[in-house]
Order: sequence, then C-alpha cells, then structure tokens
Amino acid sequence: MLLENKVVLVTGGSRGIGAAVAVESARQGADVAIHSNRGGEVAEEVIREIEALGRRAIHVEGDVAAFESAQTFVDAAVEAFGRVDVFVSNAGICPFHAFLDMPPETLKRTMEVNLHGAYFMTQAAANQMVKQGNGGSIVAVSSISALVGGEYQTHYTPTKAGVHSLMQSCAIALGKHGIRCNSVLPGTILTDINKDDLADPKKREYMENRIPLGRLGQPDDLGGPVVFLASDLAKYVTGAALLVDGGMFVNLQ
Ligand SMILES: NC(=O)C1=CN([C@@H]2O[C@H](COP(=O)(O)OP(=O)(O)OC[C@H]3O[C@@H](n4cnc5c(N)ncnc54)[C@H](O)[C@@H]3O)[C@@H](O)[C@H]2O)C=CC1
Ligand SMILES: C[C@H](O)[C@@H]1OC(=O)[C@H](O)[C@@H]1O
Repeated sequence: MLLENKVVLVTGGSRGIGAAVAVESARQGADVAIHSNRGGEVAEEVIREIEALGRRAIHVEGDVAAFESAQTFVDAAVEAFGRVDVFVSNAGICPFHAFLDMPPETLKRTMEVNLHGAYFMTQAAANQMVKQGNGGSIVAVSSISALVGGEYQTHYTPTKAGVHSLMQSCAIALGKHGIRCNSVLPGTILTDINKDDLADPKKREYMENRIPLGRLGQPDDLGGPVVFLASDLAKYVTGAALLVDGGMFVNLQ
C-alpha cells in the first residue's frame, strides 16, 4: 500500500474529486481527515466508505475562504490522528458566468475560495509538517484551466493558474524541510461543479469529442495520480504539474 499508516488531509473531501482522493488514500492505507462546507449525510457517506476500508476518518465543516478555517482543520486532524503527512488542497468552485457582466461578488468569492483558501490551508498544513520535522507531501488540485482559457471561466482560470504557481513557489520554500509540493491538472471530470454546464447535450458532446481517450473523466481518475504524488514513489518529484485529462490538452487536430 502506497500510504500505509499515513495521515492524509483533503479539503473539499465531501464530494467529487476530493471524495475520490480521500477514499483512494484510505484504500492505500491512510487515515483521512476531510474538510468541506457541506456536513451531514454527504460527508457521512465518505466517512462510512473510508471506515469500511478499515481506516479512520473525520469530517471538519467550514469555509476554506476564512483564514481561521485552516488552523481549525489542521488542529482537528492532529487531535484525531496525531500528525499530518499529506495535504491535498482541492476545494473549489466554478460559477460559470460571462466576462462582460461578471458580478464583482462572483469574482471575489471565486478568488477567495479557490486561491486564498488554497493558500491558507497549504500554509497551515506546511507549518504543522515543519513542526513535526520529518517532511511531507502537498498536492494541489489545479486544472487544465491553469494552461488554457474558458469563455465563462474568466474569474476561475486565473485561480487555477494561481494554485499551480503556488505549488511551484511552495516547492522552493519548503524543499529545505523535505516537503514536496506538486499539482494535478484535471481536464473535464463529471462532478457537481459542471453538472449544469454539461446538461447541455451539445456542450457535453463537444467536450467528449476533444478527448483522445474518448470519455469525460470520473472523480476516481484523480485518485491514483494524487496518491502517486503524495507517496514515496514520487520522492524526488517536487514543483511538478501532472495533467490528468484523457489527452484533451494536447489535442489540437
Ligand atoms: N470537475 C472538473 O472538471 C474539474 C475540477 N477541478 C477542480 O477540482 C476541485 C474539486 O472540484 P469538483 O470535485 O469537481 O467539485 P465538487 O463541487 O464536486 O466538489 C467541491 C468540494 O469542495 C467543497 N467546497 C466548495 N466550496 C467550499 C468552501 N468555500 N469551503 C469548503 N469547502 C468547499 C464542496 O463542499 C465539495 O466537497 C476544484 O478545485 C476544481 O476547481 C479542476 C479541473 C476540472
Ligand atoms: C468546471 C469545469 O467543467 C472544469 O473545471 C476545470 O477546471 C476544467 O477546465 C473544466 O472546464
């Protein structure tokens, strides 16, 4: 098992990609703390799935955009499991909207959740790893959107480029502490975040046709790549970005 007896923290772990990463981490031997702004049955389902794999799990509810959420999450994980070995910064939103009339509040909220939230959380997890003194691994869920644009994502794509850049700078800042920092760049993965957008059959077909592997992604397509980067198999990998997009990015013609 790649993460045997490790402690893994995942933001946005109640749904979609984060939930899949949390469950795959448990399958690979880790105890898992998930954070999200949705408690109740949704988070309970993930907790039950992890426990069914014989591992321990907790859910901490909060808003990643609030600075204090980060320390609260890390403290809760340390109280439950004793330490933090792996941190996955995943929580994010993408309220599709046109550029010319973008409401300032939508822009602000998207920046605060996706970028400031990733920053605060990564910082709190890194401080805990530094305190522990035996390194660690941080993986951020950026996006193919860090590299290419989207007509209705002008507020979103800069946050994903920002998260990718954050991991590059953190790889430098934290290398001396033995903490590796990498990002994954998913393509289009079927989750709540794009349910409405992909409800349009024409849009969905267009996206499918752009993917050499012939299908849209599923959340568990990210489980393996994130676990790989988190694990010692990737012990000399830091500051890297791994596209997980079925080949969509390279498909010009
Ligand atoms: N689905 C896709 O096609 C792609 C998604 N991504 C990224 O993957 C990450 C996860 O997204 P999905 O799983 O697709 O979406 P999702 O909507 O299924 O899950 C989002 C998760 O983040 C949590 N969350 C949202 N806002 C939060 C907040 N303010 N505070 C705390 N938790 C919050 C939600 O509760 C949920 O657990 C996002 O960062 C997104 O940008 C990147 C590329 C493609
Ligand atoms: C939400 C979108 O479907 C999704 O988000 C991303 O980051 C990808 O670029 C997809 O467009």
